[in-house]
Amino acid sequence: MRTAVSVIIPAWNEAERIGETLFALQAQPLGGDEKRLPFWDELIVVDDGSTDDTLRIARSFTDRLIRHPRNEGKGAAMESGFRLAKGDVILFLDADLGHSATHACKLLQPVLSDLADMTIAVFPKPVNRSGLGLVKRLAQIGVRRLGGCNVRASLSGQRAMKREVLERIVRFERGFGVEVGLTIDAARQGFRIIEIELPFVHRYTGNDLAGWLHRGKQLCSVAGAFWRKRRVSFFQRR
Ligand SMILES: O=c1ccn([C@@H]2O[C@H](COP(=O)(O)OP(=O)(O)O)[C@@H](O)[C@H]2O)c(=O)[nH]1
Ligand SMILES: O=C(O)[C@@H](COP(=O)(O)O)O[C@H]1O[C@H](CO)[C@@H](O)[C@H](O)[C@H]1O
Repeated sequence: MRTAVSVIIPAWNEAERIGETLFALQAQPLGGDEKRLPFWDELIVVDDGSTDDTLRIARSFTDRLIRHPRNEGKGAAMESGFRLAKGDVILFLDADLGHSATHACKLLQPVLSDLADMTIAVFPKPVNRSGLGLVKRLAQIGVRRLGGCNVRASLSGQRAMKREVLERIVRFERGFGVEVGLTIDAARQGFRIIEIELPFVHRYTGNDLAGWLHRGKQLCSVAGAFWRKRRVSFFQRR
């Protein structure tokens, strides 16, 4: 019997790119599939309180839609998607991958063939980096210390995992700390995590006010996730 795959895409004001991302996912069948069926069994979009056309655009690609009346944060959107998902394997993707979403199916193979419990996509090095890479570095150090594993792309939202991993995690972080939280929980429970380099492209964070606000929000969220993981490990030791 084929393992069912649910794709979950959290999306907040992504009208500019979500159409291209969803189109790429539909046009991407598993290799050799004569009926040209997509590689996933359900495609869930969680509109996290967008004020643009995200929901309307998503509706033309899937009827598995969740709408948060207000913006609740990336992790909250991922959790809502997971509560609805029926798949045995869950693939999370950001909404801004555009055409590069065609590479997403490559995250599935190691999980489907039980070589890993979770796969994480490593993006190519950005050509025009405008920040300092601070959040990324902090995330890597924190995950190493609290989860005991060396993950280069612990912030990456492109990841596939067995349903069991998500059922056993301690809690979903609400915001951008969600991925480091997931990685730490999975590593602490002995799940096998592997990283795969894939030529994904996303909207890079700029050197403007919006870009720095984004980095600030990410930093607070990631630091908060580490703080809560630290507390949990303290109580678990007692
Ligand atoms: O409050 C939020 C913030 C972000 N996102 C979604 O989470 C994904 C990653 O967000 P973003 O691209 O801003 O983060 P980055 O890739 O820079 O870490 C995207 O699909 C966003 O639309 C969300 O659902 N709710
Ligand atoms: O891809 C990368 O090497 C870094 C670039 O970080 P900077 O924008 O140079 O701080 O991106 C990470 O940090 C960004 C900002 O905090 C996030 O938006 C990316 O998701 C994350 O990968």
